[in-house]
Amino acid sequence: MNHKGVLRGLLFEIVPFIWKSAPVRLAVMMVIRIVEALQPAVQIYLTKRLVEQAALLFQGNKEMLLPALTTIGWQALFFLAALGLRSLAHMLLVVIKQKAQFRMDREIADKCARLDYIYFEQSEYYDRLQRVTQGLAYRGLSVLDHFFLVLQSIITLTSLLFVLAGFHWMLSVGVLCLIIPSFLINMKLGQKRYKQMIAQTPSSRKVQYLMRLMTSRESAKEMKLFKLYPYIIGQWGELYWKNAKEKAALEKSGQWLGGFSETFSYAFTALATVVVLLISYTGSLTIGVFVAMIQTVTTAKDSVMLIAANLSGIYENALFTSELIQFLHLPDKKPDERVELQKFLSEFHEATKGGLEVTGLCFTYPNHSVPALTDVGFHIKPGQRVAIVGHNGAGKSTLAKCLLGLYRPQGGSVLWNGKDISADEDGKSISAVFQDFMQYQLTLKENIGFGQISALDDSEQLNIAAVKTGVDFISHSLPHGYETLLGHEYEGGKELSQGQWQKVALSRSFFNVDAELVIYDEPTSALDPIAEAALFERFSELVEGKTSIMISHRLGSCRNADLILVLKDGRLVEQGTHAQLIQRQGEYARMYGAQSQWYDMNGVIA
Ligand SMILES: Nc1ncnc2c1ncn2[C@@H]1O[C@H](COP(=O)(O)OP(=O)(O)OP(=O)(O)O)[C@@H](O)[C@H]1O
Repeated sequence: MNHKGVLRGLLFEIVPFIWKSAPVRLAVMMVIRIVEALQPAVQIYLTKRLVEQAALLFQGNKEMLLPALTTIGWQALFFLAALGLRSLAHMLLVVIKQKAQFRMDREIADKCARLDYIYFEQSEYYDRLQRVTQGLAYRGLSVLDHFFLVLQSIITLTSLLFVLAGFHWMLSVGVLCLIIPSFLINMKLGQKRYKQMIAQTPSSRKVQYLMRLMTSRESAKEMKLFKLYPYIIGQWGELYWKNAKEKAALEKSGQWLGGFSETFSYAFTALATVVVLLISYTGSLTIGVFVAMIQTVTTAKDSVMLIAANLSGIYENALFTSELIQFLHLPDKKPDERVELQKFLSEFHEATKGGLEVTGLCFTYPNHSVPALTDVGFHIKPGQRVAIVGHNGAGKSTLAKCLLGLYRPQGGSVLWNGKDISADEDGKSISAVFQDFMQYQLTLKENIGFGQISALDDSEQLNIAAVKTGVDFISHSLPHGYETLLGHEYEGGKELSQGQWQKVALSRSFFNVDAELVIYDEPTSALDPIAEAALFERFSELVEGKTSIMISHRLGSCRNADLILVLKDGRLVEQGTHAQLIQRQGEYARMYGAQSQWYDMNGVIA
């Protein structure tokens, strides 16, 4: 992103965003910072007065004692007031940051909800998400800190510049010039840090992944069994130090440049002190004015350095935050825009058939050249029970995700009762059980109720869904029934077996009583043969009145389907009933023949 883009993002996105998070508190903060900013000038004035009063006192003027003590009293008062304001500002900033952080995280979560599912399949997305969630939001908030410090320093500096200009205008100009090298150096460093972060994101993510492999429960068994720790530790260490060394090198060059800018500012202060000293030497200045001038030069120099550092801090953080802005600007999920085509297909098919109408479906994963699905077309009538079969990698799960509207096909269409399937925004009419179903580390009730969130508290519906898969038996053995926390991640959680988790996932799909279309992707892979046979036996009854699509490698379980779709290399190569496909002696018959030794006459595992 160029400078203009960064500035635009800062002014029109980041600042309004933070402002809207806590406008009243921010306004109060600004007032406090302005008052605080005037404090150095007041202190310098009081010091000058005190030194002059002390000088007169030392010359024997005893009447100056009371005014001098009064000045000390004022100094103490200002110190205490400044302290109080600082504490108040600190507390305000804590709350402002909490509010802004909440708003930012909320925006990120909302964005994830609105994004197309396909983003979640891409590594670029994860790189960006990592940058957004780890520290970028915090960086957006540090713009606040920098902004207030700049504001404060500018006010302080302005008041001091007036004092300096009254002495000699060259001093004011000289102080202002100090800003240039410091700002440029810090800005350059900020740009370099940003580029480094972008370049290191994939390897930082890998470092975290390798660490997770070594510490998570899921990977521990294989890590131990295959004695993988030394190998993974080696890889992790190598990557860790590669990143760390690059960072250290950048910081080292930053220190050199920072040293240069510090030396430059020190040289200026020394020069200014000599000038003030020489002028004082001629006898035209009182000691009080001399001390005040030296203090003014030093404080003004510090303010200038602070402004430079914080301006470049704002720039650097705005640069980093531009990633967050880009993330929030990713296009939202939209219904298929090929309106004319949709309209035509919709009118044509609604009049004739209804159900699920798939036409010329083509889908290729991002960054892949080989299509996962090519020209797939079929029609499923309402209420039909359909099976999709095929070898590993044939495209079954991809097809399921297209049918669910999770993937947007590059070609063709998926219409459910005449409407684009992705238009089912509230997800009421469609349900699914995925191959890699979720195991929510939440209560059993939530694990089932998430199938239809609007009915989460309907205990009768919950019980019916649980009975269908035998989860009611599982709930009886749990200490708090449906309210028991599941999983091992949190204290008190009860872990289930894989098969039990799968039954819960099945119950989740049955919980959605309004679902008209249900897609099951390998729904029984973790079930024991008895549970699987029982489920298949009751399957027709369980999906009664719904259109169901089952993806399965166990062809015996597909025999009773009304329609079997056979996929091969992303193409629909055959479709028909079991008897028709056997008679055809094609792909399905070959696959069935290879498995038939495992089945008895009824297609049940022998
Ligand atoms: N997220 C993804 N990104 C890129 N390519 C993918 C992704 N998921 C699957 N593929 C590719 O798409 C093709 C079809 O995969 P898919 O998972 O749909 O097959 P499948 O028939 O369900 O296989 P299986 O029976 O093993 O589950 C495969 O070549 C696979 O490598």
